[in-house]
Amino acid sequence: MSDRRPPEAPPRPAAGNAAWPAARETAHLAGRQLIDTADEPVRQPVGLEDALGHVLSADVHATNEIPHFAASAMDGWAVAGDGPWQVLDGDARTTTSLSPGEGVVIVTGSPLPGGATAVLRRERGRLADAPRGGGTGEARRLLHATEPVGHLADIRPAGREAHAGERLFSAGTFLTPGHLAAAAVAGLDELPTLRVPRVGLVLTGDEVVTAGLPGHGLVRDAFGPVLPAAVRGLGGTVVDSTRIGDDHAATVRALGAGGVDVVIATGGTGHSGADHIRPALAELGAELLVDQIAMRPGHPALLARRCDGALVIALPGNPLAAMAALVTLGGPVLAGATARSLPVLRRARSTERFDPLPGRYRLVPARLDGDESGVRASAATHRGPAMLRGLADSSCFLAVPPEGLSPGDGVDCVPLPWT
Ligand SMILES: Nc1nc2c(c(=O)[nH]1)N[C@H]1C(S)=C(S)[C@@H](COP(=O)(O)OP(=O)(O)OC[C@H]3O[C@@H](n4cnc5c(N)ncnc54)[C@H](O)[C@@H]3O)O[C@H]1N2
Ligand code: MOO
Repeated sequence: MSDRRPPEAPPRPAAGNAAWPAARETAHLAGRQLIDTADEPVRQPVGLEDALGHVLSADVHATNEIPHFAASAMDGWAVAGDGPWQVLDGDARTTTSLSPGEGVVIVTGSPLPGGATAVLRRERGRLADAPRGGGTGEARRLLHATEPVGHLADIRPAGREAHAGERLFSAGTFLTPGHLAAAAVAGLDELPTLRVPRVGLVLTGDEVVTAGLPGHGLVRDAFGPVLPAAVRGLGGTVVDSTRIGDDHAATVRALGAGGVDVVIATGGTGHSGADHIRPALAELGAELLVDQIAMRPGHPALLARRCDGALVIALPGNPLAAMAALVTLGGPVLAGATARSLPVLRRARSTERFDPLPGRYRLVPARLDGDESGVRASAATHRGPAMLRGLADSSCFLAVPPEGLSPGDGVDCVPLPWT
């Protein structure tokens, strides 16, 4: 997606201090334009073992019946007709067909011999010696059912899960381990996917250290350990990570580096002499699509488009503020860049009261759980902009609207990228 043509219909920038819902929509549209203006192919087949987190570029169909043969669903005996049954020597693997009144040992998953009309579970069968004299020589023992056996009982018929040609998954599906397992069972080796957007991280700050207990005035980096996983969860992949101090020239170089579709920067979004994101974007000639968001925390966040079309998401340095800005801008950008719709917000009932905060959304880390009245959202404690304890125990951000909430009110929840 590098060296893009200038987009023909760039997203209308959200106004300075964009409303939270408008910032999400602008970010989603900007992400979508990464696909629409890409020069390189964005559709590619990917082997199953590499497909986790990719998005399907086309529908996927079953090429065969699933399962493709009729099999036993239980350990026991394959039987034909009504009992009692004469039990044949060997097992279902060595028996091609049964006649009415015959049975043979079978294990779960084995193909059924021809003529089998049911499977009798081990625990529901009783063996007795067959009367001597009149047998065929093959029949050794008589099998009785201890309870009635229905026609086709415990048989997994061919095609029960899917018929050949049936659609299994739709274009736009975000591939989880469950999809990969189902694709493997369907006998597929590759899946058609969209190329995963390449993300470059730019972590700023003279005071940031990456190991051990930070000294006085220093902080331990909160972003390096989490952003790659968070980006993956949102549908991108981190291909590059650069650490820079509070330096203008270094910021210009890092924000302008090629080979990526999206840059995610942390820190330096403010207006002090130590904050270089805004001047660097200006020097790069980048267009600001979102210039601050009317939200708390995270309001200094920015979304910009470079002259080559790549997007820059600038997250504030305060760690919780950065995560709130990431789900607001990063989730929608990466959804758009993989042809998915704007991430769906979950509804829950707030357990807490929030006073009005005119003009601003609040993003509050919260835990979701359920009771008979539905999904409940309990806001975390320790939720200041520079704190992370509350987030660690949470599964979403509540998007508290400017008018506030009473306990029991419905509220939109933004899932965390790793839930
Ligand atoms: N006069 C004003 N000051 C501030 C305002 C304002 O409106 N007027 N806004 C505040 C808000 S809100 C935020 S958020 C921050 C934004 O700060 P920056 O994006 O410029 O970030 P820094 O100044 O570089 O750092 C802020 C804070 O975050 C810590 N930080 C930075 N990187 C990391 C990291 N990798 N891991 C952990 N913590 C990090 C940094 O040490 C600072 O404590 O500005 C407010 N100020
Ligand atoms: O984005 Mo700032 O909190 O609002 O820390």
